[in-house]
Amino acid sequence: MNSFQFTKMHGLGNNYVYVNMFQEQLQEEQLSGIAKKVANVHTGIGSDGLILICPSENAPVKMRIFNNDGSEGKNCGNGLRCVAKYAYEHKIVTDTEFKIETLSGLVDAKVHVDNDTVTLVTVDMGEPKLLKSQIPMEGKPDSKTINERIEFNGQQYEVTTVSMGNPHIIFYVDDIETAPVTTLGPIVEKDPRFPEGVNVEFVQVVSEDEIHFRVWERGSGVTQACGTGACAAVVSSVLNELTQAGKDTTVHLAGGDLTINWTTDGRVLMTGPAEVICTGEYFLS
Ligand SMILES: N[C@H](CCC[C@H](N)C(=O)O)C(=O)O
Repeated sequence: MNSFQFTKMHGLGNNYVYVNMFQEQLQEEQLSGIAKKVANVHTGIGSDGLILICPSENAPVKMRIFNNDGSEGKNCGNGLRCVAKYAYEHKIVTDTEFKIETLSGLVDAKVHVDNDTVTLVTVDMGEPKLLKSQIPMEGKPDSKTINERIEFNGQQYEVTTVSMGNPHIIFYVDDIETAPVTTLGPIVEKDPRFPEGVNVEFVQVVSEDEIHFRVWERGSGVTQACGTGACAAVVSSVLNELTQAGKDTTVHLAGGDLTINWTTDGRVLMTGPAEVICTGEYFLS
């Protein structure tokens, strides 16, 4: 019976099973099925998905993320903070600042260390992509979707779409507690106008540097937090002149707060925690 070692980690409750591929060998064709199996709370470990910490030719480390439905995502903000923590604490890297490769390109990570333990991580998530062709979504390829009126499930909504290497659509609500996360979320996630699906975010603006946030994730459903989604929500809020560029913005997610800054030179900085929950051995049935 074959098995592999894992570390379960979370960023604000957005939890994944992490596998160190410098030490483990999982077959490519197994990965989607393993993601579904380990994510299962009844017969697996229970998580929002699987994240692989892999060797890379372009950076000290590469992250691959699989959602709990087995689909592979192209970026993961909470995952990047946990990968950065793991890489530093397991001496895959020795500097406190290093690059991480994702399927959407390279990002710069900076770990904040206290007594050899990483407590906070800042990731430069790069520049958001705003063209419909970059989301991707249906419509004029070189146009943007900012406060655009679109119909979902027979109702009109003003929405904004942003890619952080993965697709996001943002809805603004007056009360985050009553946002239609579990009703509208799954409908929008699979809307055919988004050929690769979409992560669905609901935002209540508190002030020019504070928002509330909830998410229905593509391929995972409701999660406690979504780092790329929080970045997309801040970009959207600046584009809609609801918050300010160049300012640290507090994003209140179900699992806690992230600090996001869409800097005046166009890059999105995300700072937040990363924590280890447990380690163990998973037996592949
Ligand atoms: N939870 C992740 C996002 C996962 C995105 C994934 N659901 C997809 O794009 O398919 C985060 O912290 O950014």
